[in-house]
Amino acid sequence: MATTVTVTGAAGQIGYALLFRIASGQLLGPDKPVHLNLLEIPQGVKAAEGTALELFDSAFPLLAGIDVYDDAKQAFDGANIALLVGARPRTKGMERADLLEANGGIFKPQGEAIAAGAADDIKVLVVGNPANTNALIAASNADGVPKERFTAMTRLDHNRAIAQLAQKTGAPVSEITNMTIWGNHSPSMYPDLFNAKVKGERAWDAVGDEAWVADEYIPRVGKRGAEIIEARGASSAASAASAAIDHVYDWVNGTKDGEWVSMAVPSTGAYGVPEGIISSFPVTVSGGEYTIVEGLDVPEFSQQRIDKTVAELQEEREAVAKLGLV
Ligand SMILES: NC(=O)C1=CN([C@@H]2O[C@H](COP(=O)(O)OP(=O)(O)OC[C@H]3O[C@@H](n4cnc5c(N)ncnc54)[C@H](O)[C@@H]3O)[C@@H](O)[C@H]2O)C=CC1
Ligand SMILES: O=C([O-])CC(=O)C(=O)O
Repeated sequence: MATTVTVTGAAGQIGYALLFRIASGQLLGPDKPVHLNLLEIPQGVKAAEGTALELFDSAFPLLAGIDVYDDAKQAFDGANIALLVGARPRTKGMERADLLEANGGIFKPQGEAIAAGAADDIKVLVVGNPANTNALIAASNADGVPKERFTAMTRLDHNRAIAQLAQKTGAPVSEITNMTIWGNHSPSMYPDLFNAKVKGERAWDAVGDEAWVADEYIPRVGKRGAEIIEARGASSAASAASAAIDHVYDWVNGTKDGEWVSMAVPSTGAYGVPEGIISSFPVTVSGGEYTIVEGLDVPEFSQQRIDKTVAELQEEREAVAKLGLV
């Protein structure tokens, strides 16, 4: 039977890069048929229908069917995987609280729709920004769905952190392992070189340059989204889609022995991160379930930065709590 994958914001730029990769089998694996449910707002439906025609024209052997909706209840009905990409972007003059409120109007009803009709094994990835807090809003409004099924995407940050480190050390990307992004998908995120490895050696030692790590590497990874917007005139799309594929593929198929990946997941209280907020951690996956990797080395350099990004997440949680969204 086909796996039902619901994608919101299907007519957006990430949607366009993502859908063809899902339909070709890269989200779940080469032998798993998928049925796509595309959700858009009414103004986006026509363009989503156009994309559906192109998906049809691609004659993907694994694409079992496509439906386009402007109603969340219908789009999430029977969903096994939900990719929540559509979000309200920040526009001129909009304060952070306005942005959180506008997104509350999207992620609250979507959480309710997931609770109402998604399959029992539903797995949710929130990509739309502010991703961690949008995931918290959806999870908080999905009565009866286990909170740990709601995750947010920091895999793009994880991949960016690997690529920058590979460039600095001259090691191939495949020799960079055990990267972790801690905290929020925002410039406050912390890419951790104490636990990452370059050809099996601690990355911090392989680099051997604290000033570069503190003053160049961490800000570069944190602000890479803005750098892409500056260069492209639009935010990252294909790399974001690629990271969403990586996130879900690993969640479904598992991580390699000895390796972990970064996912923003509800905190269990690990590493002193307050329980319940959706924060990025190192996770391993087996049998379709992830586990936060515990007991890693967190020196003062890391702790200060983790505390800062986690404090930002707590502030966002307080802001949406005031709005009655969580
Ligand atoms: N977590 C991450 O690493 C990244 C997150 N993002 C975020 O992903 C989101 C999408 O980015 P793009 O595709 O470039 O934006 P986009 O503006 O091209 O597309 C967004 C689409 O979502 C649709 N949409 C809005 N509200 C909706 C709703 N309630 N239901 C269904 N669809 C809805 C819009 O009509 C639009 O077609 C943005 O919030 C962006 O900031 C982007 C890059 C990386
Ligand atoms: O910065 C943005 O607006 C898009 C984004 O989340 C990223 O590229 O990491």
